[in-house]
Amino acid sequence: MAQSVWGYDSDNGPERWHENYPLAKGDKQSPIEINSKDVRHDSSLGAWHASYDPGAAKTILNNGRTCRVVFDDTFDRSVLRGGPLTEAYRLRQLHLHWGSSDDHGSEHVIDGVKYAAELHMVHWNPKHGNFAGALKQPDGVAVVGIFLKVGQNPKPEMKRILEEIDNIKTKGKEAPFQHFDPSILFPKSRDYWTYHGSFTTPPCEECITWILLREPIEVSSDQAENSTADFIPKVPKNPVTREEELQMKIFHWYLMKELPNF
Ligand SMILES: CCCCCOc1ccc(S(N)(=O)=O)cc1
Ligand SMILES: [Zn+2]
Repeated sequence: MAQSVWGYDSDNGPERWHENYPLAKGDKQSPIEINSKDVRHDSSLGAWHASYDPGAAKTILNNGRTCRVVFDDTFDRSVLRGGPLTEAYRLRQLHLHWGSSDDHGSEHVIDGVKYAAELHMVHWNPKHGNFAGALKQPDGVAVVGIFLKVGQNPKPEMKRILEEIDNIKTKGKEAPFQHFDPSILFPKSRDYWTYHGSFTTPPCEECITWILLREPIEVSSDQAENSTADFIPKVPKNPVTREEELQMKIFHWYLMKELPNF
């Protein structure tokens, strides 16, 4: 019987990951459920800050399991600092987790709420040399988690749908994805919960300082339908820069195409 690759089915799902990835049985495994009444305020924690270079965005990959945007992390070009972090962590990639319907999909659960999707911005601590070295360290990786919900008043940047980008429609393809600053995906509030945890997928290393943003961002469900070009973009109330508009359109289109039933 061929070695089954890990997944989310009954024969290769999270309950069986430990057979090939023993760390999955660790005591700092992610995701977790967060009950805001049990959360302790830590007054020593300040605000976190992201300073991203839009030029660091390189490619967008659709590997059939998630869509991932990869960034140049060969130097301190796009970094996350502050909050629970004592050093600057380099942005390496961002990806999404979603479900088969809008009522579930996020990995972390907040006060019993499962969001439609969860976006992860993955950063690593350059003091450990490279990503492979960082994932062996408890302070090696920092992930900002943003919850996505289907709402009626989506962020203006998410409001438009760009014409289809053919070369990333087929799974497994990688396409250039440049001039993209992912910080425009952040919600208004920078409020966050933080805890020490792990990769939510194999190899399940317990190397992650999680920074989960309390405020979800919204995407509207109707846009998934009219992904044709006949959608006439309205002039937004608070116009975003042309660059931002373009970035969001590209990313939003990709989001819509890859998140079924969104
Ligand atoms: C040996 C290479 C390890 C690749 C695994 O990388 C990951 C896995 C999970 C996450 S997540 N969902 O916890 O953000 C981030 C990065
Ligand atoms: Zn993830």
